[in-house]
Amino acid sequence: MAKANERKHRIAIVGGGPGGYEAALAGAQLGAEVILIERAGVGGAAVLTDVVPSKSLIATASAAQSVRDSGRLGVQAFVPGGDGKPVRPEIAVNLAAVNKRLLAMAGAQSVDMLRSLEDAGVRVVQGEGRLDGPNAVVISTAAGGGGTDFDRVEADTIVVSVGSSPRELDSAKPDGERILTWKQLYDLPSVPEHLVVVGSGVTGAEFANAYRTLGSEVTLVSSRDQVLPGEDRDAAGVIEREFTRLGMQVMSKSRATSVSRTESGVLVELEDGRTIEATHCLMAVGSIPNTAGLGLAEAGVSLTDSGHIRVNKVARTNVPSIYAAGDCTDFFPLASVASMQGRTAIMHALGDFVRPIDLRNVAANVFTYPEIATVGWNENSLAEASDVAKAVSHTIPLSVNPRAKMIGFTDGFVKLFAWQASGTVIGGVVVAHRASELIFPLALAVEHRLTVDQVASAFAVYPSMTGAITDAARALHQH
Ligand SMILES: Cc1cc2nc3c(=O)[nH]c(=O)nc-3n(C[C@H](O)[C@H](O)[C@H](O)COP(=O)(O)OP(=O)(O)OC[C@H]3O[C@@H](n4cnc5c(N)ncnc54)[C@H](O)[C@@H]3O)c2cc1C
Ligand SMILES: NC(=O)c1ccc[n+]([C@@H]2O[C@H](COP(=O)([O-])OP(=O)(O)OC[C@H]3O[C@@H](n4cnc5c(N)ncnc54)[C@H](O)[C@@H]3O)[C@@H](O)[C@H]2O)c1
Repeated sequence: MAKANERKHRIAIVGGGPGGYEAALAGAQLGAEVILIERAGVGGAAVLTDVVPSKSLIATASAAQSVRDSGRLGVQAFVPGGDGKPVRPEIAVNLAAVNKRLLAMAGAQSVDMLRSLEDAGVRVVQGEGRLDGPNAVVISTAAGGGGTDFDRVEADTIVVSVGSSPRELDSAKPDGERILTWKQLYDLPSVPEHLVVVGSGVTGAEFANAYRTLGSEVTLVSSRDQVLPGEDRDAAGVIEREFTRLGMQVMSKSRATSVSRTESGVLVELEDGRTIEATHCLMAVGSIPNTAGLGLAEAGVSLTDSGHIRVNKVARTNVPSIYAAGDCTDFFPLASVASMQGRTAIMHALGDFVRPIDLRNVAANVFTYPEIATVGWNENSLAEASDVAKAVSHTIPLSVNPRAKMIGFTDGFVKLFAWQASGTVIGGVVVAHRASELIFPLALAVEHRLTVDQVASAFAVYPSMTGAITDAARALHQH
């Protein structure tokens, strides 16, 4: 906290997504003078176009799936037909109403966040920020020299948190109507008849699953041999089986070379010469950081070849007065990581207590149906470290979990990793309905280095899915 006669520490933040928002709140909390420059809306892409809309759409898809699955539990919905025989009603999704709901929710959340910043004393300026050396930011009406500069602020600390944008292929340019990025999906007036999703990373897999459940025919073009290449192989296997069970066409080892408009929709050409005709195409081929034209290199900031800002575990760049947070850095592109980096950056800059960010302990979730939640070490990282330390793992399939059987969600498992010598829990994978709500006990165990016996000695409710976590921990007890 600044004393009455001390000049306040001045912080300028460029970008108001989770990274910039959290940095601004932390700065205000520690008594600094904070200005946040945002060109679109507070909350950033996370709130306005990416996390909030996609997870709300998935909530609708999940509700539709639950209605379909309820028959397995004996729930029957029917109306008497003309001949007196029961007729099963169809489930229809009003996508225009769904999109209206989720965009309104995203907008309202952005306004709430703006109010929180203003209440905390942060000055929020709408505009395009760019660095002018290591201690100043110029604010303009538009990017790339096409706008008018209307302010210049000097700062002791600058936080760059400008996020990223969808990667576009020259041969498959999004047009906002039929060839779409994930930001353009929410203008669709109705559920696409046939959607091709190019890219089977987390973004592609989540949308392919959601639109299939909402009623689209879906073809998933995956350049790899399995969907979700970055995830645990067993977990990705469960999801791929589920996709096939839902009637999705998964084209593995297929790279899209071009996507063009036809009279009635789109034509997707694959590297091996095959083609797919559909009504719409979603391009989910990754992101690029929004770091071009920001004056970073001129200020001496070191970037990777892909244009990401290099930061250390306290989110500091190689220039002492400049920090960076979120998707524009070389850390994991997750909202939770962006927030943690934003807060850590400010705590470090203002000399408060900081814990360096350990990416190994980040909990993440893929919002497919079932979901995949992960934390800590995984099979790939353990294989790389196998000559240094030996790990053990145990998997409990949900088909043996009483609660999973009762509620009819048995596709999935709980997998636990521990060091063989000490029994310390080092990671876990949960594949289950709402796995995102089940991973936290494992995240606590990993963060606080609990042993499998400590996890096993905690009470899990009977019957519960978390019982599979204590069962896996018990199975790893060392004699
Ligand atoms: C479809 C999708 C779903 C996702 N779902 C999840 C999820 O469920 N959970 C999760 O943790 N993560 C998820 N992510 C990742 C998450 O969206 C990002 O990690 C998060 O948005 C990163 O936050 P950020 O602060 O770095 O950037 P952003 O949220 O992108 O915000 C950056 C802000 O900076 C502004 N900006 C850029 N340049 C300038 C400039 N020069 N001047 C002023 N302002 C500028 C932009 O307008 C933007 O508002 C998802 C991503 C996608 C694509
Ligand atoms: N639930 C969540 O938390 C969530 C959701 C979405 C995104 N994210 C974050 O965003 C990150 C990026 O995910 P993403 O899926 O957007 O990008 P990604 O880069 O992980 O995946 C893109 C995929 O597209 C494939 N691809 C590229 N060109 C192709 C082509 N021409 N034809 C076919 N396939 C092609 C790539 O091989 C890759 O597998 C994730 O790692 C995650 O951190 C998180």
